[in-house]
Amino acid sequence: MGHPVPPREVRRRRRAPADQLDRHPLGREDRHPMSTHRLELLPAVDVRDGQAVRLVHGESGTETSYGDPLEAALTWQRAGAEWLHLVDLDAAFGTGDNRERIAEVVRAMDIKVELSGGIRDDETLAAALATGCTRVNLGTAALESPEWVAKVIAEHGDKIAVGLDVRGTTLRGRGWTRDGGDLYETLARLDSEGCARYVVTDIAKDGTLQGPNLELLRNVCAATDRPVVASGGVSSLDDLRALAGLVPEGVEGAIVGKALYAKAFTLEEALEAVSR
Ligand SMILES: O=C(O)c1ccccc1N[C@@H]1O[C@H](COP(=O)(O)O)[C@@H](O)[C@H]1O
Repeated sequence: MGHPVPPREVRRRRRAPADQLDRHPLGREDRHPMSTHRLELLPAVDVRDGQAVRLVHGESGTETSYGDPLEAALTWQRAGAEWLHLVDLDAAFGTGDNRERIAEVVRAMDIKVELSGGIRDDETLAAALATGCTRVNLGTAALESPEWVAKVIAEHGDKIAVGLDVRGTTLRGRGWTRDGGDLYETLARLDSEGCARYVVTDIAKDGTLQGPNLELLRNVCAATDRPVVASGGVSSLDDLRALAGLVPEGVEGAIVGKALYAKAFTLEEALEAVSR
């Protein structure tokens, strides 16, 4: 099946950076300052009902439980993780929250934490930042409250990332249950507002161990000069090597969930695979 064609304006902008990179006054590597770096890995801990869980396609009711989220996070930290991707799934779905557990996990971490789920207004943002996390990841708010998101990007800079959770090229919010507009139009708006980075999830791949959507990631990287964290589908060390191959295009990191919990490989093996 063919992929939806992005609007003409987006196609023009997506081609231009790739064509012009070698002529860019700063050169290819300064445009993507991380491009000489190795791929960052962010093991995921998603919390629902106080438990670490993995979902399939992000669908409520598909949970497999992996026990205590603090234990999971400490396991990834002990294995050498530099980042933790921590999600309050109840807050994302609107079925409550796991604030205390989440704050406990962040407090216990010596590593950087990217925190997401239910951060949609001043109160939830303040609570998230008060945990001491390194940055937050906004999903629904970027679709439903664009003015508020522009304001917090201006106030907090690179402590704010935006999660672009997509089916095809349509963004999804509210626990990935509602359409929220076009990926490339939203990306252009957020770029113009100074958004520091994007976490791009292909919902069709998430939790499926089917491999990441490399084409989507390439297209997003061509449409923005901001770093992209890839999410969804990682199943093997080869998938991680393929994502590492996209670092020069702007992929900065990869979130790894199900593959680690299903023991497809260890985090130590994953870190080793992307270190060369
Ligand atoms: O991570 C998931 O599996 C997931 C599944 C369903 C909904 C959200 C999910 N994850 C994270 O939640 C934020 C969005 O939360 P919100 O819309 O800002 O409340 C998204 O960035 C994902 O990281």
